[in-house]
Amino acid sequence: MGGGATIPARDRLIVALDVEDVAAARALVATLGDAVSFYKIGMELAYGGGLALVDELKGGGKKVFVDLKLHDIGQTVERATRQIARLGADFLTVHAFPQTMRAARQGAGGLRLLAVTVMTSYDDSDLAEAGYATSVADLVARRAAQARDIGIDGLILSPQEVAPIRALVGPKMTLVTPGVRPAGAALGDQKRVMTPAEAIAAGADHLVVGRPVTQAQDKRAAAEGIVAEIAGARRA
Ligand SMILES: O=c1ccn([C@@H]2O[C@H](COP(=O)(O)O)[C@@H](O)[C@H]2O)c(=O)[nH]1
Repeated sequence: MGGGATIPARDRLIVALDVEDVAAARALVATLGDAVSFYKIGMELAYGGGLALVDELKGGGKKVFVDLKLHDIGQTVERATRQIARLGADFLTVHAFPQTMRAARQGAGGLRLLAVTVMTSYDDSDLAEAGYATSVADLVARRAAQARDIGIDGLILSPQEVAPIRALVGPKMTLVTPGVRPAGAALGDQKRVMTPAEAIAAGADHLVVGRPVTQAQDKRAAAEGIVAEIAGARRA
């Protein structure tokens, strides 16, 4: 799952299980079948009891990414990370603040950590509104370099930053991009987006896709279409 060209196309797609409870998640996983090998459990499902699914999905041969975006005082982040590591997931997200990342590193053991740089629903004006006197591009780069130096395994960033950040952090960090929309799909609240083929061509390792699959009329066909687009993309 590192930053390499050897990952099968199917394993590059991570479907966000953004549903309200375990029953809905199980139904979605059953519908998608072998079209999807990698799932993300985020806040909505986790707060609906979904962390119990980590073990179940892993037992079914799937890879699992726990997207809780931890951010708290150091002791809390370290101890929460240690608890999540016991679940057996493949990845956990934490916000890319140095204190937070160092604490998570202490608690992670073998759990791989992804640092969330700047949410893909933000643009420069959102950062300005929040009091940051910097552009998205510069803040992503600053946080990516800090994550690399702290020993974080990978980054969450938009596909638009993948090429410059790959050049900055080198080949080892895993670059995971939400903000992915097949051509013509609704953007929803995402602001920094690319298509699956563009994201892969830029050098992304994994693409997180939620609504374009979970809200599609034919969910399995939507997932298969994205995997086919990934397979056909020319990697950087
Ligand atoms: O910067 C970020 C970090 C995480 N996400 C998560 O990815 C999915 C995207 O869902 P879509 O329906 O494809 O927009 C969702 O679970 C987010 O919590 C992100 O979008 N951006």
